[in-house]
Amino acid sequence: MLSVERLTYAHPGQTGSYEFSLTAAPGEITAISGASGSGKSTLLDLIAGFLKPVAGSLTLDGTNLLPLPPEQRPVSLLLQSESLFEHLTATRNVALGLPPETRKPEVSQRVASALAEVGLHTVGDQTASTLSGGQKQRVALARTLLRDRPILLLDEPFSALDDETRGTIRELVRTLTIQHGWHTLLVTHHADDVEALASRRYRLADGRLVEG
Ligand SMILES: Nc1ncnc2c1ncn2[C@@H]1O[C@H](COP(=O)(O)OP(=O)(O)OP(=O)(O)O)[C@@H](O)[C@H]1O
Repeated sequence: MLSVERLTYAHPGQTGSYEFSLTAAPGEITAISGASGSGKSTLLDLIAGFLKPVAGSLTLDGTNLLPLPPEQRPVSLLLQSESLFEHLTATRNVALGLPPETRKPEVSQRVASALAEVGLHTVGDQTASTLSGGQKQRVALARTLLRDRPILLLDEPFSALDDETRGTIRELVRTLTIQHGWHTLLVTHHADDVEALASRRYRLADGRLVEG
């Protein structure tokens, strides 16, 4: 279980402060909605370790995550604009999810299997710049698979996609979350994303999360 308890933060120069509390279960998608500027990205940044809270706790199955720097947190992040290197092939982009010391045969085998799992076994040699928006999100998900971190943070990951692609990528996120037992937090403005995916819902307003 991912547990955020009274995690408190104030941006420098801002008057109000945030106090976040939520729980997220493995194999489930927890949706977080709220008006623009309500603090959704701030919450994800605290969980990912990019911001330091002044009080509160953040634990995964009882382990305190707060002392860990971002690169050691059990967290993957997927954003709206896919964070791919456009000039590299899909295969190379996915391989970046593996530690640099991984041996070559293992890299090839694991990347091929991750690309197959997201339904992209045919585009491994194409550069990212030649892929569609949906294919790029699949490549980013394949990289996430290789990292296989138990917390997946999604910040408006479907926004740039057309309706049909959106549906298939949504399904893929749901399937991967269940299969890998990820604690997936989905930040979205779209009620239909929440409806389609969320097991648990929170709304962020006035610096607090309210369930339901
Ligand atoms: N580094 C910063 N320094 C000062 N204020 C910041 C900083 N980052 C964000 N803020 C402010 O904190 C508030 C919350 O920002 P945040 O990006 O978390 O909101 P959001 O809900 O993710 O918004 P959106 O839906 O538009 O992405 C905003 O008023 C923003 O201007």
